[in-house]
Amino acid sequence: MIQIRRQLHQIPEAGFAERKTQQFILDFIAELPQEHLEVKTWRTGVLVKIRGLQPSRTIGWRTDMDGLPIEEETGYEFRSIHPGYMHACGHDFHMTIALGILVHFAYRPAKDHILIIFQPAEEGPGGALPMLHSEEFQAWKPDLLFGLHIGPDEPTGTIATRPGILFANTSELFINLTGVSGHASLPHRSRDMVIAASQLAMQLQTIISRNVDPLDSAIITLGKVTIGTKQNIIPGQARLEGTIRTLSMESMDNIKSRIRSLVAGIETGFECNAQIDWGANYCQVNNDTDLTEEFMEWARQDGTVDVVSCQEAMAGEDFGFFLQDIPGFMFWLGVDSPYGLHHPKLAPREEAIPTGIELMTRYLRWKSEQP
Ligand SMILES: CC(=O)N[C@@H](CCC[C@H](N)C(=O)O)C(=O)O
Repeated sequence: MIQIRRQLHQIPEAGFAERKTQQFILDFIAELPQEHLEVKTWRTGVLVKIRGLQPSRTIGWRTDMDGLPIEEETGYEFRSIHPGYMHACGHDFHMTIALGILVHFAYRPAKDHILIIFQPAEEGPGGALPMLHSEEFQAWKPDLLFGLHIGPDEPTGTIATRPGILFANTSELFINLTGVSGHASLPHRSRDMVIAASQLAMQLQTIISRNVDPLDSAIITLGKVTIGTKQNIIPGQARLEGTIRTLSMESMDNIKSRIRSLVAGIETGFECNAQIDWGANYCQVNNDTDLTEEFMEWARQDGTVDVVSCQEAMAGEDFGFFLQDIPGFMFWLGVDSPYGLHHPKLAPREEAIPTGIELMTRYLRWKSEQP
């Protein structure tokens, strides 16, 4: 399975462009015993049903598939062969673990149906919600659904999760500012978007420090600001790109309202036009309380991993859309990387792969035997 992970690591692709990845998964499935398998594709995703022996329900396991626009700096022999793209959020690990679970149940089916879901576009624009609503998914909709995310901060041999909210609400944020460009020596005839965008970037942070209850976590991060072409041209265009994270929807609405007000102020103050686009919005990952508590207790009894009760994280995950409709949970799988998620040197430890596969095949089999 480690070789499989390395092969997947080499071919990271953007959301809804995971064509090589999809083909890799389909080729892998074609090599397995087909007796109990049914396979469907949905856009660049794949759904695999392993028919149960005496099924009374379907238990789902979900992995994401896409990579990130990051130039890899790991120095691995098996580094990405797609320039400017990297599996920097562990989706190569997630897919490998899903394939490992699939191999296990293809040879030895569970009592219930097991559905393995390969979902595209988690990093954006979001594959979970349209997949959930698709005919293909609805026809095989699982009764329970589980998933994991690699946890760089956790040691290997550890899992971490919590009942209730695990991951935040997210909204992307795109702001276009349009002023008037001009000669560097004639600022009074221009409307300089360097100054407007800089002011706005600073003002946005005051929303967090002055409009959000300090006990209610929220984040505004600008990950990309694009302005200008040359050092002696006043630029008339700027684009700010970022993300908003909150633990409550009320905070998200409040922050968006404050962003609208501040952007309107920038328009007046700097005599420019502004357009806001909220991009993709993900709902929080809300773990089912009973199932999560039961799983944590089961894993403690299983005794093969350390089980940590963790805090909420301000990461986003469109898995949250599935959990709005289907009871289940997500957990962190410790991979002990010195570099975090979305870092060009992310280096998860591969011994976490068999840990994840073995733990979850045992759990899914146990769960399928419960009334
Ligand atoms: C686990 C993880 O890193 N997820 C991403 C999800 C992206 C959400 C969306 N595209 C946004 O940026 O708001 C994350 O950045 O947390």
